[in-house]
Amino acid sequence: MSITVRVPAKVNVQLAVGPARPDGFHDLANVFLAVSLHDEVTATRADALRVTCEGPDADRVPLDRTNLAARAAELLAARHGITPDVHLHIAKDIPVAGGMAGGSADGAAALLACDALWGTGASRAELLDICAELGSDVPFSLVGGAALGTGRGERLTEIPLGGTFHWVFAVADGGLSTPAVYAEFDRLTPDAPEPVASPALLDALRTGDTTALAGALANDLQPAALSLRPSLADTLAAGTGAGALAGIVSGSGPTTAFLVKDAEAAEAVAAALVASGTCRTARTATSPAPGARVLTA
Ligand SMILES: C[C@](O)(CO)[C@H](O)COP(=O)(O)OP(=O)(O)OC[C@H]1O[C@@H](n2ccc(N)nc2=O)[C@H](O)[C@@H]1O
Ligand SMILES: Nc1ncnc2c1ncn2[C@@H]1O[C@H](COP(=O)(O)OP(=O)(O)OP(=O)(O)O)[C@@H](O)[C@H]1O
Repeated sequence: MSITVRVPAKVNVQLAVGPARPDGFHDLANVFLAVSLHDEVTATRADALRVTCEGPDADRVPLDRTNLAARAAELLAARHGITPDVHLHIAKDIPVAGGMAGGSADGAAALLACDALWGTGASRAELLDICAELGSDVPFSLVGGAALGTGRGERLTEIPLGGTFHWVFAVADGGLSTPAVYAEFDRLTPDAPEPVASPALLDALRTGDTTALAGALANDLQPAALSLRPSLADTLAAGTGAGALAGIVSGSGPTTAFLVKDAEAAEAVAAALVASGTCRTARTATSPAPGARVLTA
């Protein structure tokens, strides 16, 4: 028997970052939106824990126990006193190390898939707890939709959404290390204020107002990502120059996200971004998208 779970990528429409905490993490006001780029994780009974991966970026995904999908299986198994003998196959479409929570998505998906395969019957609260242990972005991958993440981003409050938003993602060559981007933020921002969610942005999400959302997009990690990868400024200029309503670095980057008015504009902006030569490829997507969910039972 196999269980397949489909799980979305995310974009951070607001990422407000406070000062570094004693534990090294940063308190956030992190407004997540799930977008329609997906990975699928299939769990099958096996003699031992094994991870395989297919997709354009598969060679950049670790297949050892550091893979978040493998760690999810181990954590769930340990809590329920079983051995994590499972083959986890990742069909990867989310850009790797791109600030779109691809690894986090696979962690959430593997957790749900193993829970169904093993019949562990973990409660939603237990699943969310394990997600938070796996990483700050992982709980949102389970939940999907739109949510405000506080603490280090793991404490979620759902945000109702009033409409569909259209996006273009410019995928850069290579990745950016999340800890390196936070460290650069610390260097650039010695007196960061406490992070607060923007009422204008939350209103734009609730009413589904694309123009208002475009005016409210904000990412405190963007100067740090641009400092480490100055060429991202060219990508942002190419996207807005091609008619995007706004452009922003996605999370810790280096993927850049462009909000556009409709599907037709998305195709035009994606083509212009590719033609500009400022990115490796461009992908169109919509939000919201549902969180991790089982496809086969
Ligand atoms: C940039 C974002 O993707 C925005 O959603 C997240 O904040 C990062 O989430 P993530 O990749 O799940 O991060 P984790 O695996 O929890 O942490 C990786 C590293 O990122 C930094 N980190 C992460 C989250 C946070 N609130 N403060 C941090 O300083 C820390 O250096 C940490 O060691
Ligand atoms: N299942 C996985 N898929 C991709 N990368 C993984 C996975 N598990 C662990 N990793 C490691 O995590 C690193 C970051 O990859 P990931 O795609 O999660 O980055 P990201 O999109 O920047 O994440 P985030 O937005 O949460 O900061 C990779 O370089 C890789 O070494």
